[in-house]
Amino acid sequence: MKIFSAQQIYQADKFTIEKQQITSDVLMEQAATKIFEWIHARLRGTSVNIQLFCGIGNNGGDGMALARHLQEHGYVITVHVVNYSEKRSKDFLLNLERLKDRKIWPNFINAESELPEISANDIVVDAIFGIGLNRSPDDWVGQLIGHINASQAFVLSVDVPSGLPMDRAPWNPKYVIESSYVLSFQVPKLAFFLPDTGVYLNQWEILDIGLDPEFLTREEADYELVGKHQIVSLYRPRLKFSHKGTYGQAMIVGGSYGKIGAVQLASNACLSSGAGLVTAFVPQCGYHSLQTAVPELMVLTDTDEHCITEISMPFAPKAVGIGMGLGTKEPTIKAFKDFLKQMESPVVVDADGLNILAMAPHMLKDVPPQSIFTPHPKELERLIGTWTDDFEKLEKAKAFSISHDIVLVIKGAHTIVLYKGKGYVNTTGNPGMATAGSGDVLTGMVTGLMAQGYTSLEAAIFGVYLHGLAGDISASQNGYEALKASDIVNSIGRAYVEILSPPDVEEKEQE
Ligand SMILES: NC(=O)C1=CN([C@@H]2O[C@H](COP(=O)(O)OP(=O)(O)OC[C@H]3O[C@@H](n4cnc5c(N)ncnc54)[C@H](OP(=O)(O)O)[C@@H]3O)[C@@H](O)[C@H]2O)[C@@H](O)CC1
Ligand SMILES: Nc1ncnc2c1ncn2[C@@H]1O[C@H](COP(=O)(O)OP(=O)(O)O)[C@@H](O)[C@H]1O
Ligand SMILES: [K+]
Repeated sequence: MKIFSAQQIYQADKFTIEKQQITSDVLMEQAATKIFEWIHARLRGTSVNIQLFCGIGNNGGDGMALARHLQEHGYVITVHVVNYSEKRSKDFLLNLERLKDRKIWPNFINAESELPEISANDIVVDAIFGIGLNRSPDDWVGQLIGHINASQAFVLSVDVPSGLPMDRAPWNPKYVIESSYVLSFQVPKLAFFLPDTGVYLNQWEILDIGLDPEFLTREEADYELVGKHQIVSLYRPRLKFSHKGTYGQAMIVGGSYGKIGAVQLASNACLSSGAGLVTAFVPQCGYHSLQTAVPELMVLTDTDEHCITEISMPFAPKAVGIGMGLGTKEPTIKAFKDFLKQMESPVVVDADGLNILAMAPHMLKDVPPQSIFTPHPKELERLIGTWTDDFEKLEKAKAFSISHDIVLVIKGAHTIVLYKGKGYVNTTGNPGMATAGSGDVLTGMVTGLMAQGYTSLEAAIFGVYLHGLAGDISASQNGYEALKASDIVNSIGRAYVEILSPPDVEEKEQE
């Protein structure tokens, strides 16, 4: 599913109005009707107090139109207008009039007003600001937002949590609605998936408000949300007359004294993701444990007991994953440098491989084109420098990925794969995966997919999704806290099965 910028959403709006020859209030009415139907399907007339907080722009207009529908269906409502500007939008005014025609007189709130009482049992509809927010809310509006957040009421946000900017971190983190549920129009918003801004919403759902399909199909988006639908189309089925050679030789290079487990996790994940043959290359201290723990694995060792000093490959692997547990000792750095020089096909670089590149950026020129980097936030910072907010981080990361021709996997709650200026936002995974070694598992999986012939970009997008899904399957069985990286490996098989199972109703709708 495409993720559009606010600018593109305004364009979609304009295009729809012109092509379908409708007035803008028709779109607002469609949006409000969809929200009303969503609420009505759940409440079915329950007598709960619904407090609507509406701004004076089109987000507020949506709220006013929704209030009318709720009132017509007998709901108990209180409508507040948060009067933060004299510049009221045309469709807000139209819906204010329609409300007044029905004898509903909103309560106008301004800087001098007392804050209305909100009970924890109320439902708050948050329609103060939408995607038009372009500066910090005034202090009194921020305080009203804080008051709503403190109420413990269920907060349903219209389109976006009010106060959440679409292209930067909030000016004041306290001046943003903490939303229980966001009903967002037509397309997901990038801010929902980034750590600085995604924290303001608990759940979200997209409502189709009838923006024109021609525009939605034609318009290119900088970011895409990756769901099962996209993943199934990347999947490469195994062939009946195939053999292990068909699925490639993969190599996992890493480990140092005390950190051989990282290689074990990556190698196991590489095997479970479907590589034909997997060889690990480790210092001698890793030999016995790997041979014992993973019988399917072949093991080559360095001449050194404790760290890697020279990476010799007696065959040309189809894919190499390197860096987990590697360490950054001088001889290892030299070995890594020589390895990069000798490689011509893309490699997957993780952990200390990335740390070495951050320490010695001149080595970046030796990284084969279309290689994959899988940094966690700290490793990313070492590579690209600090950032002021997530949006700047993404811009810097994009520039880095383009200038070095790298598929950059920015790991996190919603991992984002960047390549050639485009971002792919993952939708699987859970906080149980915030545990030692889960990144090593990802590197092994991505390497295993490359060995099977997936391109770098496909391997990254598919691998990240599959890894998160395997984590979700593990968590569904044992919860978050007990989840260990090796559980993720053990769930890879079920994750494949899940990807290939027919979509359920919800998944079909999202296609
Ligand atoms: N296609 C769609 O998806 C559809 C979208 N629709 C809805 O429209 C919403 C967008 O509406 P919107 O453009 O009127 O902006 P909104 O967020 O209501 O803000 C209002 C105005 O406030 C101002 N302002 C900004 N920051 C401020 C601040 N801190 N303090 C004070 N004022 C501030 C700024 O005006 P300015 O003063 O800068 O001229 C801004 O224009 C969208 O989220 C969705 O709910 C549907 O109706 C139909 C189809
Ligand atoms: N809160 C979370 N939600 C979803 N996925 C997560 C979360 N925290 C971590 N992960 C995933 O777990 C992995 C952690 O990687 P990393 O930090 O490199 O672990 P390690 O270095 O211990 O192997 C990444 O793939 C990341 O996306
Ligand atoms: K809102």
